[in-house]
Amino acid sequence: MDRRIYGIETEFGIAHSAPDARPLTPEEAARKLFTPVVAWGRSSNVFLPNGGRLYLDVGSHPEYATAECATLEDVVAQDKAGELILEDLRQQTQEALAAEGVPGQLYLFKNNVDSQGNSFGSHENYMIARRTEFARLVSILIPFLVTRQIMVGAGKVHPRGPEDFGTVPVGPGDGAPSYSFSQRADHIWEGSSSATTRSRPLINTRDEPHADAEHYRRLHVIVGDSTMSQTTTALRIGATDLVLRMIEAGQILPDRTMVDPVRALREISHDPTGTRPVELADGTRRSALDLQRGFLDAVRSFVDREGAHHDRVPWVLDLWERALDAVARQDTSGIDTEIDWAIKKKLLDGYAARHGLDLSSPRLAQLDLAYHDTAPDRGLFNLLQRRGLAATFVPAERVEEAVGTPPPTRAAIRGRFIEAVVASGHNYTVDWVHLKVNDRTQRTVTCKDPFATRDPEADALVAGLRPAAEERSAHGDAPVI
Ligand SMILES: Nc1ncnc2c1ncn2[C@@H]1O[C@H](COP(=O)(O)OP(=O)(O)OP(=O)(O)O)[C@@H](O)[C@H]1O
Ligand SMILES: [Mg+2]
Repeated sequence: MDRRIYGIETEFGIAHSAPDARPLTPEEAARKLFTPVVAWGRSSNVFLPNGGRLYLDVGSHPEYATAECATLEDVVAQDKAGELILEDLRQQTQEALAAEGVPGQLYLFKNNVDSQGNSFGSHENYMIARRTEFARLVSILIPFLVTRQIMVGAGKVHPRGPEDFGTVPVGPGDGAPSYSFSQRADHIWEGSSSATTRSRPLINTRDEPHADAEHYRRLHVIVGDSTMSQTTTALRIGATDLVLRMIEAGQILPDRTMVDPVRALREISHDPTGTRPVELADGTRRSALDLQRGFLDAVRSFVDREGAHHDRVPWVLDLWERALDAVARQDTSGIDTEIDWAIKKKLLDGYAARHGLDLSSPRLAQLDLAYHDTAPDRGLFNLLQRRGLAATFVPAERVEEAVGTPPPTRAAIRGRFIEAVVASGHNYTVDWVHLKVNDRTQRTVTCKDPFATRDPEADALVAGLRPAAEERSAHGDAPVI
């Protein structure tokens, strides 16, 4: 498919610290964080005027799902806008706590592991064609997903070497401190399945297309790390899209099925050289670098033959190649403003050298965490970006705009509806496909085409809500989030 819908769902970590008092539990902090959301949308599970979704399930990980995006620029902008939206809530909550006399600091982290070793995700969604044989697509994609972490991992410090989480050990660790490519790799337990929690797979196969099911399917990739860097996010989505495009076109590719993809995922994450061979089903052994170079070469020839389907394709191919070269040469200087694991590594190495520390130091683990802090004045990634030490993919204004403006897809229809219905004060029900006002008429509009930016029925629904919205705003009753 030349045009595709992408969306990223991000779960955030939350923590409250109060050295001289009982800190809020993560559950208490998360509930408090959602107070303004509930006041605005009468629920802790809302769709936003930018078309995205913000919700708090049971537990304590606020989740933001971007609206449907059709370009890399939009998905990066909408993803970063999610950080701004949550950070704004954090600041409001911090002020509310102070006003109530509750001491302490509230933190939000866009990372994938908490201090107890629980993992939370950053899920990617790609619209794919129903006619593509799903089993073939998954079998080609899994070796790509297992190895792409050497370019798009977020990096993680392990003060006592690789930890063991459950059934698939990383290998005989000697306890020496280490740095892995990925945060999430140690927490994946299956290749593909329909479960997301207990037996966490790389790909979730639950079939919920959020579109015309006859023509489309939604591929739900749950193996990825949350990426802070805009350029890393763009490469993560851009390279995966190119591989999908090639698979969908029916390109014949060598079979790279791995004997044990989950074990390979962990071993590759913990091998900074990228050269450790993993066992393939055909009896050969290949390294992550080798496999990634194979995918990159295949994509390049495919693009040479078929043409680029958007104007950032050369950018994606260039950064992909530079990331692989950096691992091969063990020299990150060519990517250390663009790729999260390398940006973070440079920060950690610099700090360790200045203070005579190594990766076993708790201060370095602290820096690792602080890299993912959403606060503009505390978050180390945010500080690096402000100092020009982390590249951007879209201008800051575009991210700010994305906080309240949907991308030009079905999200635009939803965004207009949300604005109008919230302003009108009516009860309503929304999901990715449906818009409904719970009034006497019980009108439901179904939007099955995620590329459509207008829908006459939705327009009529919105027009019908205007009088009530205008009346309420004249009385100053319109809620704000
Ligand atoms: N047709 C589509 N194709 C691909 N992605 C889509 C499509 N429609 C919506 N999306 C994206 O899918 C994501 C859905 O997020 P949501 O959190 O609701 O997912 P979910 O399926 O409930 O997953 P989970 O329950 O695991 O959180 C959003 O990012 C959205 O933009
Ligand atoms: Mg979700």
